Formats: sequence, structure tokens, C-alpha cells
Amino acid sequence: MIIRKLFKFENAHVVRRCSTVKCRSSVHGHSYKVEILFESNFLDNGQMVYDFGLMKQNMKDLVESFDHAIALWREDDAEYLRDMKKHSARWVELPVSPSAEQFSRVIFVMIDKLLGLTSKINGEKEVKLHSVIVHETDTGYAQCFEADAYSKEMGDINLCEIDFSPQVKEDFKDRRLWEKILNEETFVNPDSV
Ligand SMILES: Nc1nc2c(c(=O)[nH]1)N=C([C@H](O)[C@H](O)COP(=O)(O)OP(=O)(O)OP(=O)(O)O)CN2
Repeated sequence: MIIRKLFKFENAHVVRRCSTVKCRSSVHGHSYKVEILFESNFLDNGQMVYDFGLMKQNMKDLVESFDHAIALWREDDAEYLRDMKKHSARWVELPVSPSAEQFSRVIFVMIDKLLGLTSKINGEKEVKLHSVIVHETDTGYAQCFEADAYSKEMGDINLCEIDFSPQVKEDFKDRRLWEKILNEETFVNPDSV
């Protein structure tokens, strides 16, 4: 069975080297919709694959790290990177360019890591991240599956190369969230949310 939770965020970016002139040459924003799909052949004690409420804790914070922020590609022009960081408290620097495709891969790798580090305490079994869909506009989306997320051809996504601004990290409910993920610390799901 597959279940799906929808998240939303507002983000600004520029996608260098793409064919669409407006997209590659001007900073612009999108109201992103992100669908996270999970699968399992089992149900937990509440007869659910994975309680939607559990997804609104650290998982939601990770996706919303991009909210009201600018997404930067670390290989962009150094002066642009410096200026954007100077004038925006919330930014996220990525090892890949912030196209819908790469956003879906980045979010897949982040959520997959968090899910793997999380002890599930309500009988959840073999819950697997199925895919991540990133809607950049009403008419265009990218869907990332496991093979895409870890594809060498599409560029490695190494979590330690994702840099969140101090403000983004301060806005996490758990200010050490990203540090804990990078250190591979264990998260235990709350028994009630
Ligand atoms: N495969 C992709 N193509 C494009 C991406 C992308 O991430 N992946 N991104 C863009 C731009 O960010 C652009 O702002 C969105 O382009 P587009 O879908 O053309 O947006 P419109 O709102 O103009 O779409 P309409 O369907 O015409 O309303 C470009 N391409």
C-alpha cells in the first residue's frame, strides 16, 4: 500500500544553464507542493502504514527548511552566492542546481535518511520511502524514486554538502536536527502527537 502526505513551501531560485531564459537568468519564486509517498505491506497498531501526524514533526521541518528561503547552487557565481546570503536570512546551499528534479532528489535523500534513523514504536513495519514528487508550478512536477535519488549520473547528493543558514537551523523545532542527522543519531518517534 502507498500513502502520501502533502507539504508546501515558498522558495526562490535561479536555475542556471537551463533552456528557459527567464528561469536561468532571473531570480524567481514558486509555491512548491511536495508529495512524500511511503509504502509498506504492513499496518501498525493504529492500522496505518505510518501515522500522518508523525510526518509533521522533524520530517515537516526538513521539507519546510526551504520555506521563505532562497535555494542556492554552490557552483553558482561566488558574488551572487555572497550577496544572496547577505540579504536573505533563510537560505539553503545545495550541491546540485535547484531544478524541480534536483529538489525531489534532495528531499528524497533527506527524508530517507531521517526515516532510517527513526525508531518506530507503534508497530510500523518495513515502511519505505516510495518516491518524492515536487510540483514547481501547477503544470510541472518531478518525481524521484530511489534509483534516481542515489544515481551517480544525476550527481551525488551528499548530505554533508547541504548547508542550511543559521536562521533555518534556528527555526527547526529541534535546533540540533541537522547536526543529529549528519551524526547519524537515532530519533525515537513520540508515542503521541
Ligand atoms: N524539467 C524542468 N523544466 C523546467 C524547470 C524545472 O525545474 N524542470 N524549471 C523551470 C523554471 O523554474 C520555470 O519557472 C517554470 O517553468 P514553466 O513550467 O515553463 O512555468 P510556467 O508557469 O510558465 O508554465 P505554464 O505551463 O506555461 O503556465 C523551467 N523548466
